[in-house]
Amino acid sequence: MISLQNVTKVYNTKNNKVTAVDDINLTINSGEIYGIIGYSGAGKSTLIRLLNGLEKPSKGLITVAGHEITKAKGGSLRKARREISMIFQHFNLLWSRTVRENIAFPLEINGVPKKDRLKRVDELIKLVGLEGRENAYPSQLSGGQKQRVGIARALANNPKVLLCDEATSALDPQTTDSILELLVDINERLGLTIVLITHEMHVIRKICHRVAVMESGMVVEQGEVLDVFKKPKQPITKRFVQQVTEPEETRETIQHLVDQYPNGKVIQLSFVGESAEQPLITNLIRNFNLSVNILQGKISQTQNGSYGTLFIHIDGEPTEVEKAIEYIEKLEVEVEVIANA
Ligand SMILES: Nc1ncnc2c1ncn2[C@@H]1O[C@H](COP(=O)(O)OP(=O)(O)OP(=O)(O)O)[C@@H](O)[C@H]1O
Repeated sequence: MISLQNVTKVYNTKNNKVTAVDDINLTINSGEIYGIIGYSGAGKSTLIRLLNGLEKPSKGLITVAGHEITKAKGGSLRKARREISMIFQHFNLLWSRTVRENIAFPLEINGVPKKDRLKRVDELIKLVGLEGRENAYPSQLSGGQKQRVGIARALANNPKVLLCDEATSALDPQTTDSILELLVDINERLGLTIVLITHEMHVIRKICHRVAVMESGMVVEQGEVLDVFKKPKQPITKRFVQQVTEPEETRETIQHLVDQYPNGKVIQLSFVGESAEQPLITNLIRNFNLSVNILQGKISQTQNGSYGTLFIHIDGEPTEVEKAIEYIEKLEVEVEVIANA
């Protein structure tokens, strides 16, 4: 559905050149929810502007929904843009128009007759769950409702691709979840390809099938979300994964526990999919002459399956401890010794 080949974007500023996007190669499949994560300045916004043709790359080729965006101009660019829609962090609604009029706006621009417009707006209001708020103005809506209007408006002309630019960053956690659920629902019901950029790993965990990690304009790592959670390779990816699996207080708690246990080892186990369903702790206690203490655990769901982390303290003869670790490794469970307590 989307392909980028050796795409580079250089901005020429007064004093120097800034390479915002640096030789990116990506393929995004039809019907996929694809996440692009990076810290501020990584080049995410530039990349998304390249995808909808708002910017031209300095080098490389971009194809979206069969349109070669890089070469499209005038009428053909407008046609391509109709198939690529976008939602924004700050919603970008028209404040003097009601919900209904905001959603109708792209249909008006597209020359859709009034009768068809009204019918389509009704469908969209139902799809995003805004029944009863049709005649409200944006200033009378909550953040979540405003983003629902943004989504309905973006879907009005039946796009093939929806680009989401930090679409939940201005929302509280609960509202974020409801908007993410709506995006998954739309992806499943309409088969829409969704590309989202974010700096929050829980957004990736919750709804994306695949993810690309951006740093200094480059994609430094990409893959299935569950694989990236299981085995993050780059230091930046490890930091993003920790946002979800190990909140700050977990590290503090673990350090406290390490200090508390004078003997044995504190280890972190990471489980993925089926490996999360084995009676690992029972087997450890049965098969080895060890004492096992569960310190902290968490299971998260991703679009491709479950992912869990468990911190345990094991104590016993050093050879028995080593044998136990070898046993766990054979079960395809990632083991990291946090500290020799
Ligand atoms: N129009 C521009 N002219 C010059 N430099 C730019 C322009 N737009 C972006 N940049 C630079 O390109 C780099 C990438 O910026 P970009 O906005 O794409 O990153 P980002 O990951 O989206 O960050 P943020 O989330 O803060 O927007 C930054 O160094 C930025 O200063």
